[in-house]
Amino acid sequence: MKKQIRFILTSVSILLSMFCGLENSYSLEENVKIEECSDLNCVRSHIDEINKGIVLLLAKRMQYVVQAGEIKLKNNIVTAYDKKRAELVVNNAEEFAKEKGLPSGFTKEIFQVIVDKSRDFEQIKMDKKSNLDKIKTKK
Ligand SMILES: O=C(O)C(=O)C[C@]1(C(=O)O)C=C[C@@H](O)C=C1
Repeated sequence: MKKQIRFILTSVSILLSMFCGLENSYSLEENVKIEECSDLNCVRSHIDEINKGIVLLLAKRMQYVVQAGEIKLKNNIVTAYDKKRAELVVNNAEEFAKEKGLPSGFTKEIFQVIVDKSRDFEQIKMDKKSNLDKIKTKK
């Protein structure tokens, strides 16, 4: 009987470790190919270039966010925040990042900030635009 229990416990722990290991089954190296560097300067210059790319993409993204706000105003929506969409954006990014081998939670946290700050900027732009439009219609 004791042997049976030990067997069951061992099997369960093996299955659990296999299951938990699934999350790390995508390795970064397999997914995203990079150039090998032999010194720190080389690595840092690649990181600097990537940082510029990230900023450029964020600037592009923000322009679309502002457009979203303009479209909302045209449809008489005055609030930038869309809970359902904001959650979907964050969860999609996290899922994709996991497939690419990034550590769990890393992307979720970053995208939560991106989506929150984007919403705030969008709201400011929307408020300004609707106030301007009000002034224009009064004239
Ligand atoms: O999709 C929208 O409606 C947007 O305004 C864009 C965005 C985003 O940053 O992705 C920003 C604010 C909303 O809460 C949801 C999503």
